[in-house]
Amino acid sequence: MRTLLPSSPATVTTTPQTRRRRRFFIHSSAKRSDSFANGSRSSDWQSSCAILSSKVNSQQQSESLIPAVNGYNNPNDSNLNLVPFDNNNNNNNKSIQSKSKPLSITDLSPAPMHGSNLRVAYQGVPGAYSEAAAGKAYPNCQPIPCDQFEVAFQAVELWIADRAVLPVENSLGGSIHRNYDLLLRHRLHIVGEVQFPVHHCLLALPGVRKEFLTRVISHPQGLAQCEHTLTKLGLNVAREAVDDTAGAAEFIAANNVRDTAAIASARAAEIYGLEILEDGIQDDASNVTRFVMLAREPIIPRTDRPFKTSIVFAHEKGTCVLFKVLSAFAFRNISLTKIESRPNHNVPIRLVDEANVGTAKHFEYMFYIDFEASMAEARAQNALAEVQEFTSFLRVLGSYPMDMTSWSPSSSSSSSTFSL
Ligand SMILES: O=C(O)C(=O)C[C@]1(C(=O)O)C=C[C@@H](O)C=C1
Repeated sequence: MRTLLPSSPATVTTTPQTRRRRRFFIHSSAKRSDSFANGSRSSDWQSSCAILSSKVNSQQQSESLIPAVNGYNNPNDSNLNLVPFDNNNNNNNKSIQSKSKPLSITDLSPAPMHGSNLRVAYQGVPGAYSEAAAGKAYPNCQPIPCDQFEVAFQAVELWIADRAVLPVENSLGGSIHRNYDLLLRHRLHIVGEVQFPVHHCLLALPGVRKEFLTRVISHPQGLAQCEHTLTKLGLNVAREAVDDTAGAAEFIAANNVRDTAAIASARAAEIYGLEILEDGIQDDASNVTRFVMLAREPIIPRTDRPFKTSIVFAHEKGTCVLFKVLSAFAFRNISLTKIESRPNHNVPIRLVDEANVGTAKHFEYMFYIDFEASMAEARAQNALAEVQEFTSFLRVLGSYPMDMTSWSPSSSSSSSTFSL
């Protein structure tokens, strides 16, 4: 994917790759080479993140003094209805009786958080769909732009952000594979999902006409979601992939590029002063991207509303156990909403000795499944107990409320609150 460089001197930082990011981003300063199996990290990753982590350590120390309930020990989660905690009077019985009470089940089910003050990491620059999805998931949150998906994961792990909101699949463009791989490599938990209608526009500098265009730039998903419409519009020009849709708009504006249009949101047009040449250019009016919300701690699964659970598993015998795993759900009437396979990066190839035929090579996969049940339900627990018998590796990525909000295809600004 191409990294576009702006001309503005204010954008210059250290390397060509980071120039475009300037004030907006948390940077990924190094590559990680940790393995999902043992969570180990390479020493060069640790040292290159030193500046980031030393800042974070002092923050962590002060935050650890705050009492934690349900895994939350974030000062921003002040509306969690926590049990009063009296540090000063613990020798005073009367005070203890009047001020402290035993934990009850309601204390363990925090009131829904509407996102106020939550720092939410997303990939892209302001105007990206991911920023809008973060706002839908956590209204009034403080969005934190990150230059890569990996950085959004790290921002939560390092307590720079409280949540990350990341795309995992689009109804037209399919899965965002990178995030599936990162879910496995990091230890964050899925705590919610949000389905966001994606309404694309073709943007260019004021005065530019479609006939002048020699290039259309966008996020690969943006290009994929508008492929047929671009052709129908007669735009058989070069298509170039960049890091995010709004970043494409920003690039055109910052560099006064007159032969290029961006596929991005109407909000990106407003932010970067571009004109909308075409509105609603996605190939399907109901174009929707599913995002997941990630946190350091899981939420407590419930049964009073529809929940979804995401798991990932592998087996040494490859795909031949897949039908057994699927039947564990089928027998319990648990619907699957998604199945995805990714290369098993730890063991990508398996050599199979087949007598008289030679040595066959099989690809090894990690299988990701989303199913419609809460981990608080016995049928889900039983299904996973059975799945465990057939698999060599199994991890629950999260059990979280399903996004049941209705949305209209014509509107890209549906907003509602349903997160925990
Ligand atoms: O580029 C953006 O605006 C994004 O938020 C990323 C992203 C994606 O990764 O799928 C999100 C939603 C749309 O599907 C297009 C792009």
